[in-house]
Amino acid sequence: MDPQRVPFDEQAEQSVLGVALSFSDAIDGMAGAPLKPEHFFRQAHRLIWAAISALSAQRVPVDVIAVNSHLVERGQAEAAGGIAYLTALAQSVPSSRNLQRYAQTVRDRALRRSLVEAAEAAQQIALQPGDGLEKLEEVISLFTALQRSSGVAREPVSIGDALLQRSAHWEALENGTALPGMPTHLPTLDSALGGGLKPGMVLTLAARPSVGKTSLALQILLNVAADGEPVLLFSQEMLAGDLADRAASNLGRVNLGRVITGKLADGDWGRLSEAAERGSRLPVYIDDRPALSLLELRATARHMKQAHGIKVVAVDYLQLCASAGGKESRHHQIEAISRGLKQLAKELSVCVLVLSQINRQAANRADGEPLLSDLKESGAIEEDADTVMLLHPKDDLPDGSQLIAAILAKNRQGRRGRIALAFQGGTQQWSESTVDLSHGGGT
Ligand SMILES: Nc1ncnc2c1ncn2[C@@H]1O[C@H](COP(=O)(O)OP(=O)(O)OP(=O)(O)O)[C@@H](O)[C@H]1O
Repeated sequence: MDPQRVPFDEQAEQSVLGVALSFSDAIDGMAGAPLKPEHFFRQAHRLIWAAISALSAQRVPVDVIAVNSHLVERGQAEAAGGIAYLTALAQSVPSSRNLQRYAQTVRDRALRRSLVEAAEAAQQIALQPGDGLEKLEEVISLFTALQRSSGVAREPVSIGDALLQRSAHWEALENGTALPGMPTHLPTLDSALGGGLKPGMVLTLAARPSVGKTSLALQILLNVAADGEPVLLFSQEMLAGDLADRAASNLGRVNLGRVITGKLADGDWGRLSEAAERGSRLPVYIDDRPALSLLELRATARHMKQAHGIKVVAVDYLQLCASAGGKESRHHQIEAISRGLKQLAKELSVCVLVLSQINRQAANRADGEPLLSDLKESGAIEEDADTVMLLHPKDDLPDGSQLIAAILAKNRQGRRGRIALAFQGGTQQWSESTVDLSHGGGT
């Protein structure tokens, strides 16, 4: 670091020490945000602050004499500037009034020095040979660690504080000024999820191909976005244009086949334009690059969180994610991606909707119903998810839609069970059906 330009405030450091030396009780008020010796820039100041902290921890009244004796005993008196310097510090401040402000300045300059050091380390990392995305992750970890150590990131909270914060939240729920979650607008699902999608939650939607995972996820995303919450869809399988066709079909209730072929019927065109107009205002973002790695997913999601405040990230679908390694088994790769998505949900405080394939073996069972153990390629998918919903197609319903059993095989926040959904493939609409599936009804 260029010594001429080091972020450092000599006067603030001296004033903190001066207050502590002349007004012994004042430093008790700093218990909530204590200063550490390394927050000071000058070595002498670090030694003096370490002595003050040690005495105050032993409940010994802090003053010039006590601090000097402590330093002399450890052979540090000269390096700390001697008794003359301690006396000058003690006489330099008329009152303890501005202690918090001085301390804040000392902490701020320490953080800025650490930032400069981290930036220099980041430059070194970037200059070494190797994969750019891996370097980016390394640099991000460096700054995340700094954020954590500076106290800017989340610290452990006491249960008392958590309860206090929740009381305000309960009140807001009671007054109707907050919602318990982001509603999917499938009421039974929302109630099973305790109000809808929530930050930090991983909801896995699993089914055999073509059952409608993408279509259901897209409807949920459109509904969340229509309520004003930005969402991001990683579509590794379908292009953004194809998803736009499906979104328009869903929003305008226009037959998807006719949208795709352009053979629109009377009345379609008006509904389609209105759907396009409405859809274009929704905060829905699509990343349709194929075979993204976890690193790429994470980097994009972080950027989208910062730039657009996204609240839901959907990944369609897990088994299409590329792995960075290549040498480990597919099982381990899927496990790493699944773990990474769970971390992402917590780190960015977003709900992650993971679409997943399931094994063929379910089809060999008498009822054909999928089980949690059918999640393809890894048990980690089941472990990392807060909720796993397995979609299983049943009969055709009289209105031409298909009955789909949405089996809540795992549900951390609520009851497990089945929800009867009706899927109208023509217009990509999902709704709840009145068919009773609770005893395995439907076929
Ligand atoms: N014009 C249409 N009329 C009726 N149904 C349609 C029409 N177009 C598409 N579908 C149905 O919509 C569903 C779309 O499934 P979707 O792609 O969402 O499934 P998926 O579970 O995501 O499958 P995959 O894993 O293969 O992506 C399919 O069942 C398809 O048959």
